[in-house]
Amino acid sequence: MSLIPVTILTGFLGSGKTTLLNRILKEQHGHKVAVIENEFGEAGIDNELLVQEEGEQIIEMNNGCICCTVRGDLVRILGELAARRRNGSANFERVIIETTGLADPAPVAQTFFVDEEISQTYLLDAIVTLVDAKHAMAQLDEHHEAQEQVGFADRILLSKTDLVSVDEVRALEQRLLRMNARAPITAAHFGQAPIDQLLDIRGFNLNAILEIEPDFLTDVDHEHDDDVSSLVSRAERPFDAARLEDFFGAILRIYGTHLMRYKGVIAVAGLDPRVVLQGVHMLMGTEAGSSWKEGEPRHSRIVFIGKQLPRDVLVQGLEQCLAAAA
Ligand SMILES: Nc1nc2c(ncn2[C@@H]2O[C@H](COP(=O)(O)OP(=O)(O)OP(=O)(O)O)[C@@H](O)[C@H]2O)c(=O)[nH]1
Repeated sequence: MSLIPVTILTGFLGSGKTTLLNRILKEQHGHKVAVIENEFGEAGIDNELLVQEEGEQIIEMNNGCICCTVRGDLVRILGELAARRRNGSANFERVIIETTGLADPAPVAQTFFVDEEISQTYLLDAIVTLVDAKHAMAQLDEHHEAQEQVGFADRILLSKTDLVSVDEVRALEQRLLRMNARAPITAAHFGQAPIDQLLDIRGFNLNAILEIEPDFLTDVDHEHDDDVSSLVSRAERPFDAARLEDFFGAILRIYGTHLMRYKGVIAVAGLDPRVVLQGVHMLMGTEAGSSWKEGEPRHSRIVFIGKQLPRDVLVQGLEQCLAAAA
């Protein structure tokens, strides 16, 4: 049996991985894809944001970062998927793994070479890295993980080029090229990139990696920023839209630099659809999500990931934004 190709989709927090994945899942390209989705923080939001067609496999891994604590889970899930494929209960031809924005892709890639069963079933096709044109310069300065994601990329896709000037894009491309001359760089506006540049590209070349990182297969240590943490806020009562807007306006002004990523699925009083809120530092957006189902509890969840998170301010502030009890 031929090996099952695997694409590792990586990129720093908020760089557009889920947006790209959604595009791949929606497009009629004839590829049957199983998705493994890893999120930082105990409450997965991305899973709610992904479109799921009938028969697609989307598996969530939320108990930690895929590159360290949940690597055992990854091996187990890949093993189970392969077994289900063999016995006909799952129908897919390839796997895409979306890592957390804080994952170092090296240990994830390593899994496909060091675990015997996995390496006999799967083939690491490529590491595709999203780079957020608006925030990448600062992220690359500050975060080792962002550098590793670029360094290991077989393809680099630039998101959010619409938010910066042509000169800024050029300067970023130069920097990325200096960090990784192997990976072609293309722009991907809201995940728009030709599918044949992403899948089946046989981009991952172990020999090339071993030249850059001779310890790739044996090195199990990798670093994380210790002061990055996550906070999940839950609410069972709907929010008041105006209060919530004022609150986010205020915390972004004061703590925007600390808030590396935040996203929420929110119930707002008087509104039928869920409100999906997303942001990276000062840049925040909201959009209408799916409608709540009849009788479904309208519970909200907001996840924050950041440095020195102002926990009390966030928890108490959000509490103040709830609509008055009916
Ligand atoms: N302006 C602009 N916004 C984009 C683009 N691509 C993605 N976004 C927005 O950026 C935000 C983050 O996108 P996601 O796809 O959720 O990013 P992600 O990498 O999956 O985020 P994490 O998994 O939390 O790390 C969303 O609000 C997207 O709509 C783009 O090309 N331009």
